[in-house]
Amino acid sequence: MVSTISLLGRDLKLENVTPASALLVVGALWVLRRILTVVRILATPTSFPRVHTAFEPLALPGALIPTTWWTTGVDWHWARRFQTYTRGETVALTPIFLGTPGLWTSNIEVGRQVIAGSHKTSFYKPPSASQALLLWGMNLIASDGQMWRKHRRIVGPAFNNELYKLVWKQTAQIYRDMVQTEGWDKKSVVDVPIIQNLTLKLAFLIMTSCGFGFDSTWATPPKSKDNEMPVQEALRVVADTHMLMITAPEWVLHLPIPKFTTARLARDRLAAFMQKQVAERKAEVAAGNTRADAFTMLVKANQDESSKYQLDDQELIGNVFVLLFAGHETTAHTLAGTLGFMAIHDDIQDEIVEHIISVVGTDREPEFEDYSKLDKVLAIFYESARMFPAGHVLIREALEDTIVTVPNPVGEEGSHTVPIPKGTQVVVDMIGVQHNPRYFENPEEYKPSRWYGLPADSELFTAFSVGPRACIGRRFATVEATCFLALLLRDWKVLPVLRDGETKEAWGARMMDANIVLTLGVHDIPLRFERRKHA
Ligand code: HEM
Repeated sequence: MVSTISLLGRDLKLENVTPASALLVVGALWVLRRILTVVRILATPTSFPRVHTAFEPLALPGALIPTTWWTTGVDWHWARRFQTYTRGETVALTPIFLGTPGLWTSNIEVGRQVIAGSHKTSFYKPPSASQALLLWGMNLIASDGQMWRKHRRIVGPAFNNELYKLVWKQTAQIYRDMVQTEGWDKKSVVDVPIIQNLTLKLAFLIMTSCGFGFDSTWATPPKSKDNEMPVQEALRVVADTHMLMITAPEWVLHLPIPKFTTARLARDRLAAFMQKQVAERKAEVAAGNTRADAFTMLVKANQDESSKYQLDDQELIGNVFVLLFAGHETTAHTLAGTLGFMAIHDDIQDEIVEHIISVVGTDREPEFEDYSKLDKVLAIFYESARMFPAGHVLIREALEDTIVTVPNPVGEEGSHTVPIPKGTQVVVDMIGVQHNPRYFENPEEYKPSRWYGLPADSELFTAFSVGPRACIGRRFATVEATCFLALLLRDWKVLPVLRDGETKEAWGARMMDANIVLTLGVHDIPLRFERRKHA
C-alpha cells in the first residue's frame, strides 16, 4: 500500500496529511489553475474592450452578489448602462475569480446576426439558458435548430387575427370585471398600493382565457362540488410556484410543507387536465368547432400540418405553458412601468387621453378595429418596454469558429468583421441596445412620440427582438396593453402616491428603477386613480 506521496520534490507521509491540509492543497491547485486560465484569457487578443469583473453575472455566485465596482451582479447591465459601452458597443466581459468570459453587445446589428435563428446561423441557444422551461414539455423557446423550426411552424399560425380579436374582447371584459369586483365603480378615488398586483392578475387572466381557453373571472373561481382545486386556481398556483418547481428535486415537493403540497397538487391536477384537454380539443377541431384561444389554434395548426412536422401531445402542452411563462410577467411589468410613467408625465397623459377620446369618444366601447388607430396608446407601452425591456438578456453561443460584421463607431462609415471562436458566449444586452445613443437621442428620456405613427409590427422597435426568432407574442401583448390602457386612461387619471413632502421627480427617481428577478421590471409602484368627469 502507498504510504507516501511526492509533492514538489518532497516525500509526504500520508498519515501526516490532515483533512485541513488536504483541503489547502486542493485549494492551492485550484487557484493555480485559475491563475493560468486567466493569464491565458488575458493573453488572447480580443477586438473588443475588456471589462474585468470578479464573477460572471449570470451564473452563481456572481448572480447573487450586488453590482459594485469590483464585480458584476445580475443587474450590472442596468446599473452601468451609461458606462459599459462608452469604449465600444460590444465588450469582452472577463471574470477573474470564477466564470466564463463572454461578449456583451449593445449593437442590434451585431445582435441580429447572433439571435436570428435562421438555418444559416452559427449561433445557438445554449440549453442552460432555457432548460428550466422544459418542465411541461419541449417548446418553442427551449428548442433550437431543426427542432425550433418545427415548433415555430406550428406555433406561428396559432397567432392569428382570431386570437387577437379574442385578446381584445377578453381584455375589455376583464377590465369591466375588475372595476366591478374591486368596487371601483362606487368610488371616485382608488389607491392601489402595488400596481403590479393588478397588472399581473390582468395578464394572468388574459393568458388563462386566451392562451389556455379556460373561463376566467376577476373573483376567485368557486371550488367544484368534489372540492377539487379549480383548474384556474391550479394554473395560478403553477404560475406562482414555477421557480420552486423547476429548481426543487421531486422529494422536496413531498415534504409536509403546505406551500409545497399545494404546488405539487396543482401541478398534478393541471397535468392530468391538460392531457384530457388535448384529446377534447382535437375532437372539437375535427368536428369543425374551433375556439379562438391559442391552445385550440395550436391543436388546429398541428392537425393542418403534414405528419412530418406535427408536434406530439406533450409538445403541444409544452407550448401552451411556455406562453404563460413568456407572456405573463413581461406584459404585466411593462404595463406597470407604463402607468408609472403616466403618473409622472401629466402632459403626456393628457395628450394620450385626448387621443383616445378622438378615436373612441367618451362612452363607446373600444373595438378591435380601433387597435391600429390607437397608435399613441401603443407608443406609451412601447416606450416603457424600451426603457425597461422585460426580455433583457438574449443568450447565445457560437457553434463553430465564425465571424460577425460589426458596424464602425458612430460618425465612421462602414463596418468590419471580427472572428468569434467556437464556444464563445454572446449576450445581446437589450438594456444596452435600448439605451444606445446610436439609436435614441436622449435615451434616458421617456418620450413616446418616438413611436407615434409607427406600424405595429415595425422592426424599428427592437425590444421584442428582431428577425425570424423575434417574440411571437408581440401582437398578443400590444393588443392586450392597448385595449387595457385605452379603457383605464379614458376613465381614470393616474397619479403617484407620494410620501410626505416628496416631489413627483423624487418619486419618479425612487420608483422608476430596475427590479430584475427573471424579467426586468420597475419597483413596486403605488398609484392613485381619480375618476375623470366624463366617466
Ligand atoms: C412586453 C411583453 C413582451 C416582451 C418585452 C417580450 C420579449 C421577448 C423577447 C426579447 C424574445 C426573444 C428571446 C430570445 O430570443 O432569447 C421573446 C421571445 C418569445 N416570446 Fe415574448 N415578449 C413579450 C410578450 C410575450 C407574450 C405575451 C407571449 C405569448 C403570448 C410571448 C411569447 C414569446 C415566445 C413563445 C418567444 C420565443 C420565440 C422563439 O424562440 O421563436 N412573449 N419575447
